[in-house]
Amino acid sequence: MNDFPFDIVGFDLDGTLLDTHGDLADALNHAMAKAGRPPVPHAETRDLIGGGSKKMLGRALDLTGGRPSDAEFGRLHAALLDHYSRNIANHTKPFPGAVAALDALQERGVRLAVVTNKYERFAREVLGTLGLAERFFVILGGDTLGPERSKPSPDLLIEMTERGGSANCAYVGDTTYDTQAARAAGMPCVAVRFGFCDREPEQLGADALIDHFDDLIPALASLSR
Ligand SMILES: O=C(O)COP(=O)(O)O
Ligand SMILES: [Mg+2]
Repeated sequence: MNDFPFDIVGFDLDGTLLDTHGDLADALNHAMAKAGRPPVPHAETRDLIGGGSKKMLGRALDLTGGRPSDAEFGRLHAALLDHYSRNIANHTKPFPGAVAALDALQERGVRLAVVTNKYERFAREVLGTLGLAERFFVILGGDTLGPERSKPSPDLLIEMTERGGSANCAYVGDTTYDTQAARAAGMPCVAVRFGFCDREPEQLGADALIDHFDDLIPALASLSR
């Protein structure tokens, strides 16, 4: 008998399942060059990611002289997206143990979902390139329901439960966008310490914290709804 406590486990993408910061940094710096701004070192990009690509670009511009006009911002954002779409998995790879953890959950009969603030088409493309897309019964992005319904709104997580036909779900993320969305959806949330955490991991408001994906199954098993 399967006594695992959840039917569905949803995953955030950037900073949780996938270390995407190198390719996001290259796309960001393509836009920064167009703006005449200095590049952001790859490692520092980790602190700028969260809430979608517009927020990442805005933070980088704020740090290097401030925001341009809305029209110029739109042009820079389009350049960032164009570069990213052509270079989506040059550096990106799953975090250590992530694929084995997905295997272990699927062996327990758990269905998997991706709920990200990344545009849905980019989430599908990067997961497809890495050979992971087929594992997920649903992939929801920051534009799937419209930007105002992206995380920290609970709406994408509620959509996941509706499409999966079960409210017995947990979520795994790396930022307050994730933990706040899960809390608002009434869903237990595990946070990873190795992601692009927007504050100290202990301050994220997660129900459990993990240092490595090897710890995910026991962390989820310890959470009861
Ligand atoms: O693209 C972002 O800014 C965040 O994406 P995530 O929701 O997968 O972390
Ligand atoms: Mg994330």
